[in-house]
Amino acid sequence: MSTDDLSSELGGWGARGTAGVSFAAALVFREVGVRLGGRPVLDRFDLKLKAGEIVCLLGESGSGKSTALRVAAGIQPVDAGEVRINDEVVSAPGRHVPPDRRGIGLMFQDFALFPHLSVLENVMFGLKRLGRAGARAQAHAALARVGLAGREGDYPHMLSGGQQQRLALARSVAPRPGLLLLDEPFSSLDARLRESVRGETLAVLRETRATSVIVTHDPEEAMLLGDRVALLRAGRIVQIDTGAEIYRKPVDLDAARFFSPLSEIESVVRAGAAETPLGLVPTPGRPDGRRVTIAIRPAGGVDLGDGGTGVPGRIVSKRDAIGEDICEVKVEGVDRPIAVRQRANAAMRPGQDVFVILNAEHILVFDRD
Ligand SMILES: Nc1ncnc2c1ncn2[C@@H]1O[C@H](COP(=O)(O)OP(=O)(O)OP(=O)(O)O)[C@@H](O)[C@H]1O
Repeated sequence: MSTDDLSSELGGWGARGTAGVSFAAALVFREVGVRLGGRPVLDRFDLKLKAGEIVCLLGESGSGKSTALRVAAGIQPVDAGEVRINDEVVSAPGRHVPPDRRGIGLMFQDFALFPHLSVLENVMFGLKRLGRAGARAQAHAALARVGLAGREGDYPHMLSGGQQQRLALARSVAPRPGLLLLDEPFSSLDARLRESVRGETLAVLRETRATSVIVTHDPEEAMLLGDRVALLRAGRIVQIDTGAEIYRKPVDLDAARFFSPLSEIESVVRAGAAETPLGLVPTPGRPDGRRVTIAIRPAGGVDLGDGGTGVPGRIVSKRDAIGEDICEVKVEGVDRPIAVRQRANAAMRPGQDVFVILNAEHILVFDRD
């Protein structure tokens, strides 16, 4: 029997380069509390994942992302609350289902591959229940899916960083877990590789349809990968929504700052608008006298023109990003230069006078009181 025949008999793993389907699990954290070193690390942490959903946990270093993942994995016990996978309570004070009884796949940033096992054996390790022939067939198919066919006999140190990441992915999805937990899975890859491996990983996650939790501190990564993004701060979720919605309507100034640097201008509401040196910003629903911070993102918050509309400014610095310029523009009445990211334009030079045009719909307004 060929590998493909065997794998389709086992349920279709990779028969035509497809990843095979898991029975996706629902995951619920309810009021979970974890204390470490005498400090609360998760504090009444609530999160519900629907079966098949991909949620990214995003937050500053130390916000509790990895701890939440370790709790779901069964590596970290909880002091309060409960965690359920499907309808089973797997973590609660006094109750702790061990990791190997949770139906989960794990992938950590260092990949945790077994150095003394071959590529094939690394994947077969988690497939013992299938028996040797079944495990071998399923591992071959999983490796083919991630582009590692032909490398089965090599050892992890013989693979590049991107290949090691793909091996780790194959190993974690091959047993078809209902729940996949990934902790900074791309952090050891360089920027160029990260982009392509990220895309491939997302394709595999979508195909397997496993419910997935991905920890990252990179907002762009979270927006690209997550059906929803949960923003953590001090052991709690402060906002959860689609990445696009969190970017568009961050819950507060700190949440906004997390996604990009901001140029910030303080102002006061008068007759439904806040006056700034760049023009009026509408503030519907806010009463007169309310003190606000107007936050301008480098991308889209303002445009630079050469006359007609806008207020005068002067470019004080310019850096070339790939295909884009990052300019700093000094405007009379604004303390610090405004950062502007826009399509590369060789005509824009430091020292040049420009007109700065506010895009009111891309400006964020936050209460200051
Ligand atoms: N074993 C431990 N003992 C004491 N404190 C700990 C322990 N493990 C983690 N912490 C603390 O718990 C907090 C949250 O850690 P966690 O690793 O969950 O954060 P994180 O958001 O994943 O951060 P990072 O992005 O840096 O990995 C940190 O302040 C950390 O110092």
